[in-house]
Amino acid sequence: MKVIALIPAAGMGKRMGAAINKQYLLLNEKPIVAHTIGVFESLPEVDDIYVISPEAEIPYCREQVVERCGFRKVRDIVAGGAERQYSVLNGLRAIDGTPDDAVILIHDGVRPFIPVAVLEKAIRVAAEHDGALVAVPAKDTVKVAVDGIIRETPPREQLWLAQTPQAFRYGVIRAAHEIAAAEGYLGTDDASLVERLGKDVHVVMGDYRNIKITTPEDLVLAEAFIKSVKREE
Ligand SMILES: Nc1ccn([C@@H]2O[C@H](COP(=O)(O)OP(=O)(O)OP(=O)(O)O)[C@@H](O)[C@H]2O)c(=O)n1
Ligand SMILES: C[C@](O)(CO)[C@H](O)COP(=O)(O)O
Repeated sequence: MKVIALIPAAGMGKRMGAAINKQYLLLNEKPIVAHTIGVFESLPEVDDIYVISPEAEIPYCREQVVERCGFRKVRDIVAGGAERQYSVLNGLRAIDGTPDDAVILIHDGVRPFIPVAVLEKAIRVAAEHDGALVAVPAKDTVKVAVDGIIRETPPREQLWLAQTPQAFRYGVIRAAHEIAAAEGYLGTDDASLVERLGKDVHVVMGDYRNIKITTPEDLVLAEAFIKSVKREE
């Protein structure tokens, strides 16, 4: 069974507000996205990796990330779109011809702390079902507010915070993305596109350290996680 990783890293990092795109900020002297790609590169189950980058940054990504780190499984760097969903769709179209039963792992380029064991589990679950969503249980009580007034308090035991990877068979996720694009539906993750087709996406227990580096506070956490890994080594 073929396993392909798509790494969307074509965002502009507006909430980070850094001088360069956050995926290229250095963590322990290496770009964040290089840490992320490295986890997939190290996993024997993963055959091919496709990185999705802003078009103008493809040469930088190739030279400063892929070649510099010597990644051997990165088959191409694909130009992203204006939204994450369009970037992923570009990635899926770039691997047109992939067998429908191949497992596709879609993982944010700015989630460098994904544990290998979680990846392995996601691959297994996606191979058996319509899809696998890595997520962690909500620790806080979550409220739904409309115009500043609380309208709902969903039962916490049913609430999961979606992370990545989100993993699917190629035929399922390509169809889900093409249908969403044709219908003008925009979701904030890939699983929601599969869910809206009535398919069952199974939850895989994630890890609270698998943060999406989004705002400056996340960099502080990321530095702390890197230090704690070094201490354990
Ligand atoms: N058009 C986009 C937007 C996002 N992403 C990627 O999707 C992941 C999750 O997105 P997010 O953290 O929201 O990144 P940004 O869009 O860069 O952040 P912001 O919304 O603050 O601009 C990141 O690896 C990001 O590079 C992408 O490939 N294409
Ligand atoms: C896909 C995702 O990582 C799930 O949490 C997330 O939705 C992507 O981030 P964004 O802020 O919606 O771009």
